[in-house]
Amino acid sequence: MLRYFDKSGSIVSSTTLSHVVHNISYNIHRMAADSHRDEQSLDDLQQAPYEEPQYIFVIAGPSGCGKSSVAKHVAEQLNYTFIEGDDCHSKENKAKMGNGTPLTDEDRKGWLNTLRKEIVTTLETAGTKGCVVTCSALKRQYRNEIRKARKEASKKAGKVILWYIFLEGSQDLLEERVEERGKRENHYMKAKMVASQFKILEMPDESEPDVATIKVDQPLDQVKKAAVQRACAIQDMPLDDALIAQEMALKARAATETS
Ligand SMILES: Nc1ncnc2c1ncn2[C@@H]1O[C@H](COP(=O)(O)OP(=O)(O)O)[C@@H](O)[C@H]1O
Ligand SMILES: O=C(O)[C@H](O)[C@@H](O)[C@H](O)[C@H](O)COP(=O)(O)O
Repeated sequence: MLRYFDKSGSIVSSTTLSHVVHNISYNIHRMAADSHRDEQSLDDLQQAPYEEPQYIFVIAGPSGCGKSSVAKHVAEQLNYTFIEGDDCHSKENKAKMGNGTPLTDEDRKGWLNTLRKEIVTTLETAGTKGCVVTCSALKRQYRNEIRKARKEASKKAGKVILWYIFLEGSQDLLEERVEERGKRENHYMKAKMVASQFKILEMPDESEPDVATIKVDQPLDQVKKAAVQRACAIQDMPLDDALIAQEMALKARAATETS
């Protein structure tokens, strides 16, 4: 991956070396084909220029783990579109959570559907290189719902890679952070709701190889930095490896769904 930084150290642009090499060789090939137009068929042009993939980074974890703070930072650093998952909740869902009632699977169905569509629409919008999304994604089945965005968006947008960055912290720590946040801003999610999220939380394991985990019992700046590093490392992975991880997650999904 080639990156260009401004004076403050922020990434201003990035591209993969293989992308550059591919397009140089494509252009050389095309010039050669142009000069021998009579002898060469259009088939000689082989493939169209290699498109860089688009990325979906889903920053996940229970309330208070730092999803919004971290996702905004990663989106800024990569110059990707930021999507706040909470904005996709219905008024009813927000009122329910605000009243201290945990959501059910059924309540979350519509939310995940709206969020997935928002991701797909964003990627299909010209000029967007990728998006960074917040979503608690507490259960494997919820993560699977969002994983479907990759294939849906690929139909129009080209190659799409989806990766979870899961922020991991203890219940006590997150309750404390939600409590503190509640003193500073008016947020519908109250600290006592964190316990209900931990009750249903299914931490991703090695059967979901498209998940990177970061511990949040460290200062926010360090978590942000680690998340940007993870996102950059994922983008630096050979495309085949990234896609294999995706396919493994999808296959594991198929296995659990049929069992
Ligand atoms: N690593 C951290 N260290 C200290 N405070 C944090 C950390 N991560 C998040 N916070 C604080 O905790 C609160 C919850 O963070 P937020 O980004 O809103 O989390 P989420 O979107 O997951 O609910 C905010 O007030 C934020 O400033
Ligand atoms: O699945 C759920 O229980 C909710 O959707 C949950 O994810 C909620 O929306 C956020 O946790 C609240 O917002 P914060 O995460 O920003 O606190």
